[in-house]
Amino acid sequence: MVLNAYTAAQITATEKPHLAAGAPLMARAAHALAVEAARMLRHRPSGAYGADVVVLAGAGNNGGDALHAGALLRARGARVTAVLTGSEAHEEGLAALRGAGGFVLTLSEAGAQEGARAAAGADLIIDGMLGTGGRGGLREAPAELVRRIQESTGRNTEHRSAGGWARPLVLACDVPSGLDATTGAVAGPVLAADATVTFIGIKTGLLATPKPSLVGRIRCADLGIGADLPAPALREAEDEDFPRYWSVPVEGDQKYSRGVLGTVAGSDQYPGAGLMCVHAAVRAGAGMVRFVGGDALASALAVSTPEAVRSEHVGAHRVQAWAVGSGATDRAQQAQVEQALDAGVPVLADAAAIEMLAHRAADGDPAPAHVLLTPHAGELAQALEWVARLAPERGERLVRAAREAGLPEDEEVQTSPSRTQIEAAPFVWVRAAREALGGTLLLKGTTTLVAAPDGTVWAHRGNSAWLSTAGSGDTLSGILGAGLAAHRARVEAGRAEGADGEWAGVAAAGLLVQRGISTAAPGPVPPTVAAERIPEVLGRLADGQ
Ligand SMILES: NC(=O)C1=CN([C@@H]2O[C@H](COP(=O)(O)OP(=O)(O)OC[C@H]3O[C@@H](n4cnc5c(N)ncnc54)[C@H](O)[C@@H]3O)[C@@H](O)[C@H]2O)[C@H](O)CC1
Ligand SMILES: [K+]
Repeated sequence: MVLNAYTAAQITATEKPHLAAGAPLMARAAHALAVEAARMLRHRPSGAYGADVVVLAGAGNNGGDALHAGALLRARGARVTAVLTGSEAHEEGLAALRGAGGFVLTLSEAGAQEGARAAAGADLIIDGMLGTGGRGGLREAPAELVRRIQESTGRNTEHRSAGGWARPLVLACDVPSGLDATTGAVAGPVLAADATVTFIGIKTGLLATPKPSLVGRIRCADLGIGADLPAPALREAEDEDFPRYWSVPVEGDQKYSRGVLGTVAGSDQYPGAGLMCVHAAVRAGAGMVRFVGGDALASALAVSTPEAVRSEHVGAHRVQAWAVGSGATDRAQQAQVEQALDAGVPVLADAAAIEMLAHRAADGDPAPAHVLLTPHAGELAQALEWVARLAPERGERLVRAAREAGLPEDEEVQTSPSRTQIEAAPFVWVRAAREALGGTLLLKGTTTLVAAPDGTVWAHRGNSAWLSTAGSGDTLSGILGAGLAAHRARVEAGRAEGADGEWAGVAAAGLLVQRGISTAAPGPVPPTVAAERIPEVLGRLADGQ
């Protein structure tokens, strides 16, 4: 089932009338948190009974949830110590914990070392320092506390072993503290969680963060008011959703109704990108692949991918979509890329094509919805720099859009964002950049995001880290190009609408194929290996397995 996620503002607006009506939301949140804590402690012979639990409680309601959960665990026989990390603490929560027989340490009195010693020796830490009210990262004493816990538990490493970390387990209350609930940006130290229990709806930051390993397993407790949530700001497709978004063959299909993909990828000088793109498109089930390119590319393809057919130039034959840009380094190929962008059918635009589209956007001609741009952060920074340089007022609009999308007021942006800024807050920049460039924007990264013109954004996580190799992007171009062509063919046959948001859905489904091929077996996945795995992985997804 597609996961839906909501910004902190959407969640706050949803809970407001219920809080006004006196609904016991905090009690429900605390209960959900305590249930998950007890589940995590099940590996202990006596479960929660006798377990050492440390609650890190900040000044706000997030701390309140955690303190109440601590009181519930105390009632189940756990030894519970609260470390108060703010200048004050949630009064009722604190009273409940004290009343249940919990211990309380105040960080400002006990000091970070004492707090860290208690936390590092626990069976379970509940992180209730900051929730949706958190602004920026943890600072000063709580930041120092987390650093010390990381040092003594080894949780500061980027790598977690297959079995996760040993004791103490960490359960994040609503969001890991220091990870922005809306944008997922991480400032300062964050205690990596084994699980996050999030309330009312999943927060967008949990799915869109560039550091998904900090979040752990996500559980959502809707506190009885999930039905009141608005349309989600972010979605994430699961494998079982694939057949809904990817056009799989039906009885009576032939090569043209399956979708013909044209490619302008690779060049005589750099045939590799073209080979990988075409190779992947053929294996991803395109009805036919027609490539445009020079003689050297044609000879290489004749050997590596004899299924592909040469086309003299864009416009020589009818195709349902184009995949253009990767490795298209020479003039002749680039002129063909420009033609393909004007062909009026869906286009997968990579590398050189992204730069062309940035120039067009700066000239006041943003791409239509069926153009799918696929930059990584560096390419997007470059494209946005073009826009800001050539059309300063568009650059200003870009930064305003980023602020509206959650970029903090105190974060300085020159004329356009740097690669690092984009990498730190992809959910902010993918939406702002899509406004600036037009089209459907797929921003590649540890977490890949796809923004559609209708406001839908898709998140994608879980690719194997081995996938970050040269050529992975060309393989993805081929897969997504085949998907666009098949979908366009379906639209032509009157079996899909071709609405603005559909192309992002195709991209989200194509990313499931990419994840599948990267995780089908352990170890490296160079593009040739990845491409060989496409038919089986795609077939399994299409069959809903
Ligand atoms: N409203 C409810 O009844 C429910 C809320 N739930 C939980 O509440 C939090 C949101 O609570 P809120 O009090 O609005 O904010 P926080 O607890 O996240 O933190 C606010 C607190 O911290 C200070 N602060 C902000 N940024 C920082 C920082 N970088 N460093 C230090 N301190 C900071 C700020 O001034 C406040 O004092 C939500 O996440 C839920 O966990 C439940 O959903 C139940 C219903
Ligand atoms: K938290």
